[in-house]
Amino acid sequence: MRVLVSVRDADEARALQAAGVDYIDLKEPAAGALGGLPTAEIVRLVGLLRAAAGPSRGAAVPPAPPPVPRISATIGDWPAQALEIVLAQAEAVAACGVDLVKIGVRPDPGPAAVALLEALAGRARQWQAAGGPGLVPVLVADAGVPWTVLDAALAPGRLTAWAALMLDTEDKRGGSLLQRCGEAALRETVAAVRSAAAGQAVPELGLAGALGLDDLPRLRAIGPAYAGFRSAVCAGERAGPLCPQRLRALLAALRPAVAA
Ligand SMILES: O=C[C@H](O)COP(=O)(O)O
Repeated sequence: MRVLVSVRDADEARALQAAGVDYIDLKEPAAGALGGLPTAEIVRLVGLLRAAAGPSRGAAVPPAPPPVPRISATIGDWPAQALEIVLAQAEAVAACGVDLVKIGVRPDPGPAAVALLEALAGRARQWQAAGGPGLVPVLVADAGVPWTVLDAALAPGRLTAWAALMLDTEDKRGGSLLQRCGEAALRETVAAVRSAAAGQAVPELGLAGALGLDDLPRLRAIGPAYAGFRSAVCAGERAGPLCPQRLRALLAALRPAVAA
């Protein structure tokens, strides 16, 4: 199980890169679950991370560069009906040089959520053809696994459009994803993604939503490709600064699973 951690600035991003986090997720946690950073800041952070991962110049014995993480960024929290805004924001973030663009899909109203997925699948295919970033629908699961939206995302015509899929929560104070969805439903979600992908490339499934260290044993049993965190690596509110000790504790607890 790989790990994604959300960060808002250069210090936090460098700390994740030095620690070898698999996915560095650029967002503004104070602006909501998928709060977006200004695009100029995303460009700056991507440049810093890529430069740090490249070969060092001028050193007789260059130190090993930090590993190259995958960089994702969010586009802000939007309702499913705001299709044109979502697509415009998605294009703006896609042009920032990130590997993955994460886009929230709220389950209500259902027809708007499905229409959004259809439009996103079209956009994702254009990006694939142009060698652009991967698109990651983030299905909002505050009220449990959104089965109708998940089925729509896994429909044969859409499945291969996605670089990955995520489940996440918007309201971080109402319990973790595990509490809201239940372990059995999350196992079913993992199985649904695998079975929909039979014979095709499987989009990676990531789980997030106020997950904590205590959730790791159950997460490992559920078996997503990766798990995402912000609240667990902050000493206080997730909108506050990242806490290096908490980051270290999370990674130490995850490493046996990463190595497995
Ligand atoms: O994308 C992952 C999220 O930023 C996780 O945040 P959270 O742990 O506060 O739910």
